[in-house]
Amino acid sequence: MNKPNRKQDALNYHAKGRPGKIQVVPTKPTNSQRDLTLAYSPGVAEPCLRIAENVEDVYKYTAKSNLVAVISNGTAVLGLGNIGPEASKPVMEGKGLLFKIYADIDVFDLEVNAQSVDDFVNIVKALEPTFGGVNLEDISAPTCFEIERRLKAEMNIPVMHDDQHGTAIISGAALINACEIQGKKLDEIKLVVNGAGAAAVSCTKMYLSLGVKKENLVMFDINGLLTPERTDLDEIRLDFATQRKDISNLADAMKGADVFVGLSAGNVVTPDMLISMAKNPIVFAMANPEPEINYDLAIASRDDIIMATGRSDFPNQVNNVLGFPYIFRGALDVRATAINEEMKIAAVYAIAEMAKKPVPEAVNLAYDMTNLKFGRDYIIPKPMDQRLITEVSAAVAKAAIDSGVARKVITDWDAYNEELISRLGNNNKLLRDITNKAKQSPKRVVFAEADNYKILRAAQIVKDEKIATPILLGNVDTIKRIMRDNELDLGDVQIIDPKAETDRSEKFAQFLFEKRQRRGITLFEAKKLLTDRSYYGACMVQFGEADALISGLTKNYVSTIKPALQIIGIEEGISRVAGMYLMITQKGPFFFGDTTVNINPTAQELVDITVLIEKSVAQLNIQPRVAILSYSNFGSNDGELPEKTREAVKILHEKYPEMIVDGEMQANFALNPSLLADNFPFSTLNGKPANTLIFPTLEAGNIAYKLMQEIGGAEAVGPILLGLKKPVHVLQLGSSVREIVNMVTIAVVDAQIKCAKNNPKA
Ligand SMILES: NC(=O)C1=CN([C@@H]2O[C@H](COP(=O)(O)OP(=O)(O)OC[C@H]3O[C@@H](n4cnc5c(N)ncnc54)[C@H](OP(=O)(O)O)[C@@H]3O)[C@@H](O)[C@H]2O)C=CC1
Ligand SMILES: CC(=O)C(=O)O
Ligand SMILES: [Mg+2]
Repeated sequence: MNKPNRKQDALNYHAKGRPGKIQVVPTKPTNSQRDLTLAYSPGVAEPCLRIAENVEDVYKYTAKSNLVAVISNGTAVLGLGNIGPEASKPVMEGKGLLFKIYADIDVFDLEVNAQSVDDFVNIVKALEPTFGGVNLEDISAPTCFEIERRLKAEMNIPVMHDDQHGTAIISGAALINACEIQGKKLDEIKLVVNGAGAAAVSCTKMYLSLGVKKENLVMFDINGLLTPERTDLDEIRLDFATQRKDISNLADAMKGADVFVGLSAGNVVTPDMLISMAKNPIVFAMANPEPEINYDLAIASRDDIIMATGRSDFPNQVNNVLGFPYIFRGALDVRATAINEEMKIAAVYAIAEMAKKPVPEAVNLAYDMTNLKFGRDYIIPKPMDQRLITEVSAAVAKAAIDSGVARKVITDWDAYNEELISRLGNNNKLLRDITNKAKQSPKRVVFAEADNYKILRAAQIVKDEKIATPILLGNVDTIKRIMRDNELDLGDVQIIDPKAETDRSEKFAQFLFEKRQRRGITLFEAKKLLTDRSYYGACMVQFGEADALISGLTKNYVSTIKPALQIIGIEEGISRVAGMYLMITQKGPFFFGDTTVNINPTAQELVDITVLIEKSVAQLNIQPRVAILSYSNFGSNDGELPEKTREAVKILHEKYPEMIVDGEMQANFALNPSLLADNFPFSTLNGKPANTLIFPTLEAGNIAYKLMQEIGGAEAVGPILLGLKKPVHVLQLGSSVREIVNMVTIAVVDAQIKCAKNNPKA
């Protein structure tokens, strides 16, 4: 926040439009008079009476179970000091916002005029009926310790002072990982803690419980080193007083120290102090908004440092935002009576472990990074990593159950996982199921365009995630250079340059020649074609040297699909190939076809396409409900397009009576069962919406899926090429890394299905 325009931006952000950052939104329909009689008098009396009979029913009929109070008296707001309750409100609204966006927890922020322990405790205690939990925030030490102690003892809902425990959990996880990277042992590190307030005391207690030795640490407050001789210290701080006599100030303490933890005020540490630290030092300068030492200054002071701050604009943000949303989520979901040590420790290890797992591409994109991975600049997960909710909340909930403070028990952890994910509004369950299926039997996938960064990045992800074993085609030096430049590590991955290959190319060329010699291809031309990586990759799949081919990122569709058709060919009993998109939408998955290959199919061709797509949807364990789309409903319009779709439906009904299919119909009738039932009660599609939409032309299908992507916010997975004997999948020109990974996953599952079909006993 040191740049003037940033300061103005921050003020504008808060003042613009509706002032502040939070509003209250109704969760029930309020559209009619009936809705309002249910929501308020007289209807509301019913839940009131139920709760009066059984107070636990408050969790059933009100928002209590998902409502947290963020409460402050404004006495230690960030590192800005005692600036009062009103001035603390932007921070508390900010915490509310973070609770909501990261863990779907609703918050009332309460800024109270209460300085004494008694006043504060009395106010908060009186709020117990309203809230499912209490997050104490930015209350200065030492009052905060007594306030928290009393509230925990006197209340029956979880209470946590976030500056103490949230910070302790995150920085504990960061310390474990930083020590691992720097080759230091927790029970040997020499630690300097600057600050002796709420956060510093609690963090230090956490480090001790993680293995740090008390005799190896020193602590400072604003008046200097904590020593037993000081008469101004309370018992809590005296507990951290050092016996060391060789230190008179912070600069002395930093000499030879392994770790510095700052939870004090901005700019109190100098580069010289960092230079005097031991080899491979760890510096957590966590004061907000200004850290104890500026990030760039610290990094410039020495090469072997691990540096973290509490800020979001530098690597390694050690900030309690990684903890409080998920800790409360887990606690609320099991209706815990407290947040105990077991739950905190579970959160520490969940966060520390998560940092070692491969980072999802969405996180790289969110931070404009290409390859975040565990190391000096990535010691803990990034706040926008959506895996935090499943990893941390589930660990906390489990620890609450195991330690006996849960009033509700979770038994189906998979279902809980799904619930957590859908809280963030992106429940791609089908895609996750497909990914899990791919992981059960990973296949060898050859990437035709491996001299491309996005392809290599996707190859890295599918290898790390154990979805597939990549085989890379392209110039070996170029591929290795791109991997090196982007710190990709694909281990002993097979890299093949078709232009340099001899034996295998010879075999492939001979095969191509034999297959196509009566279609005008000479052996010389076949050899030349084999230097094209789409031909080469298709031959690898044909000869069983790979299980699937991924191609097309940089080429047009036709020139990518042609080699596959020539070399691998179409499945027995099928007259054509077709393309399908899996559309992941807010309303669940839908399948669109043909969006890729057949430009203006005839009625019979539409039937062929429908049969192919219907079968593929069924292979994903989804009951296909197919609508043949048009601009007409069951004969309401004449014209070439409605007539051909009508004819297709007639053939489908005759030849495939078991298939759930109907049409021709407009898209809204296909997707809205009551509209369909009201107007066309005879439709065989009645009851549920269609999930498989067959378009009359390629143009219609292509336009529809792109509109869904751009306006409807749907994720499009595809084009999934259907009807080839062996799996070849063609990327859209310019696909993102995520889209490539999705296609590889689909290709692996396709290979599994085709492999099982070809070797039924395998
Ligand atoms: N990154 C994160 O997630 C978090 C960061 N913080 C940051 O940590 C800092 C402290 O917060 P919190 O513990 O809640 O506040 P407190 O007011 O409870 O504690 C502040 C402590 O810092 C000491 N202090 C102030 N200035 C100096 C200085 N120049 N040298 C040494 N010690 C100093 C104070 O000393 P004395 O006791 O003598 O007054 C006090 O012990 C804030 O900057 C806050 O933003 C806090 C929570 C989370
Ligand atoms: C992050 C936080 O809670 C603080 O700086 O106070
Ligand atoms: Mg705080």
